[in-house]
Amino acid sequence: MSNAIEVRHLNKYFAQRHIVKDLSLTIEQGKICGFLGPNGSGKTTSIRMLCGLLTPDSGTGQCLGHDLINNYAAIKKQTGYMTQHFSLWKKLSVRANLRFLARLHRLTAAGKRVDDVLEQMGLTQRQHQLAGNLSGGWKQRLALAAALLHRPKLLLLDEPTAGVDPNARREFWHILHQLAEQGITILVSTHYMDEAERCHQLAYLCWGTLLATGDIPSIIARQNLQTWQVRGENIHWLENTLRGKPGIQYLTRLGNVLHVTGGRGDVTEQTLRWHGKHHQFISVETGLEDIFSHLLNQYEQQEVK
Ligand SMILES: Nc1ncnc2c1ncn2[C@@H]1O[C@H](COP(=O)(O)OP(=O)(O)OP(=O)(O)O)[C@@H](O)[C@H]1O
Repeated sequence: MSNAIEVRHLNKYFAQRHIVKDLSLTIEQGKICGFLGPNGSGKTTSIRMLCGLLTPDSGTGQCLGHDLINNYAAIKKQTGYMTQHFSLWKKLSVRANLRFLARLHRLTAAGKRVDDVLEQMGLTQRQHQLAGNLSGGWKQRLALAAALLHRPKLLLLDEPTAGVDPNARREFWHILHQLAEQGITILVSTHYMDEAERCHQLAYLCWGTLLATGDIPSIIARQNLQTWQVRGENIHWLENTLRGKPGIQYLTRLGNVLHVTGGRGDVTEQTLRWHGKHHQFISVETGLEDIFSHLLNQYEQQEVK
């Protein structure tokens, strides 16, 4: 399996600010990589460097076999980029939007190509609807259709499902998996943990620094955290009682269930047994949200030192 993206030590500055710091990232062809991290961490900037819209200040690499610095035009041609605030022509129909873009791309057999992406995105029934009248979920699909018109091998999607309802997001992700199965590589930024869990691989960027990359089980295992799921009466009381106690790092409430996380081998379990005498608890896998909070805390502590 070849790598669609293989970049090393990319750096980007805006004025004096170091926005992307030494970014090294590898993504295999046909895989979906989730790009996560707090707002303003440099995800969009990184995406723009990968598709040749921004030149890195230093670093090397290739996308789709083309050199990132010397051959960015070839990368651009084979990449579909869906921006955070994608624009469509509200007063044109779905089909007319795509026809117009196909013309901009100078695509041959544009009518057939538009038919194909309409079909692929499940938009055929809505092709004559005005784009401005589509719901959020259908607008995202139209934006994805637009990004796919020129048959890209790489898709860079910047928060494509922000503000979209869960059902539409699920359908959108079903399409992403179909595209990956066809060999299209996808880098998608998101703040949703359920979406992160749907990815083959994750990259977690924090204030320009890549803190973790790899598949989910290996990212979780590397952090050496242990989590207990706790049930019982007065869970709210237990949550408040445990806060700040020895071995307690993260407390996450999910309705009437409390997740308690601490370092592996730490005194978390003893603390829990002491305070939660009347509660039931079982060991569960640590959630991604806690893993990312942990990475962020560790990073901020190091920065303070
Ligand atoms: N063209 C620019 N000129 C100057 N500063 C910029 C420019 N583009 C982005 N920045 C700054 O770089 C930092 C990283 O921005 P970026 O949009 O890459 O982060 P992000 O992780 O994608 O954020 P979000 O999750 O909010 O979309 C921010 O502080 C932003 O203000």
